[in-house]
Amino acid sequence: IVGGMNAFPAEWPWQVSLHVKLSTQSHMCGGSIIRDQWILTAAHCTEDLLITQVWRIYSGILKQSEINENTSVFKVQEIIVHPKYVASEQGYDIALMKLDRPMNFSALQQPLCLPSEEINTKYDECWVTGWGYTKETGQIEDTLQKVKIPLISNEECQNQYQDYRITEKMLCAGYAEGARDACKGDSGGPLSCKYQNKWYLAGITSWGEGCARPGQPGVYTNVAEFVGWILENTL
Ligand SMILES: COC(=O)Nc1ccc2c(c1)CCCCCCC[C@H](NC(=O)/C=C/c1cc(Cl)ccc1-n1cnnn1)c1nc-2c(Cl)[nH]1
Repeated sequence: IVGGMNAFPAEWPWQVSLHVKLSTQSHMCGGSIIRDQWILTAAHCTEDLLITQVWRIYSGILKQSEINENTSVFKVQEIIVHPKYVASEQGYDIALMKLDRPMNFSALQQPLCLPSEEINTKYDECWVTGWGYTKETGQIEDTLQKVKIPLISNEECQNQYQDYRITEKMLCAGYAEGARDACKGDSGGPLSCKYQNKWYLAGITSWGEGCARPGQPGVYTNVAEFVGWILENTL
């Protein structure tokens, strides 16, 4: 997250850190708790890593340094990648991970709401969160970062990304002057938007041209367009 600040404990209880354990273990991507046994993340996070056994999912943490052999960890039973996913810039950047066991919800770990179709235009505010870099050449942050970012219209976003096709299944967010954005290591995590005092998973952090550059907003998977797919696949 570029231009953000430290989050507080239990402020974003649906945010999880997806780790991969090969010879060493490290943070790969963010994710969001949507049900007691289901995490939503980006399809590009699971590319070349569809073997469920390598994944370790950490919930209820604020700091990466809280992770040790005693930290509660979930393993992955199943990974479902959207069948139309090819690459982030072409959309459908969405995947489900089924946990090896149901999660007990608490103040520190609980789901956020899936959006309904028409809610996208009514949000009061949106925040992107993650342990990603705070600048293009950076490193994974210890403390979860948060930054408030306004949604922008797909028309305006398309004007800023003339080499790409910004579809209705994407959502864009950013400031004209840049300076605040998601960055490397944040992908798969939530773009959380508040409406009438409830938080909704409006977007999944997907891609952008650099981090926090002027006129280069962040592009997110438009979760409202995939609620049907999510429900069909999490029965
Ligand atoms: C110590 O552990 C680590 O350092 N881990 C570790 C550290 C870093 C990374 C990994 C692991 C995952 C790499 C593969 C999967 C994921 C590959 C793509 C992924 N993209 C993003 O997270 C955000 C993209 C992004 C999204 C928006 Cl909305 C706007 C601008 C964006 N950016 C444009 N340029 N940079 N960001 C990424 N993630 C990383 C990189 Cl490197 N790139």
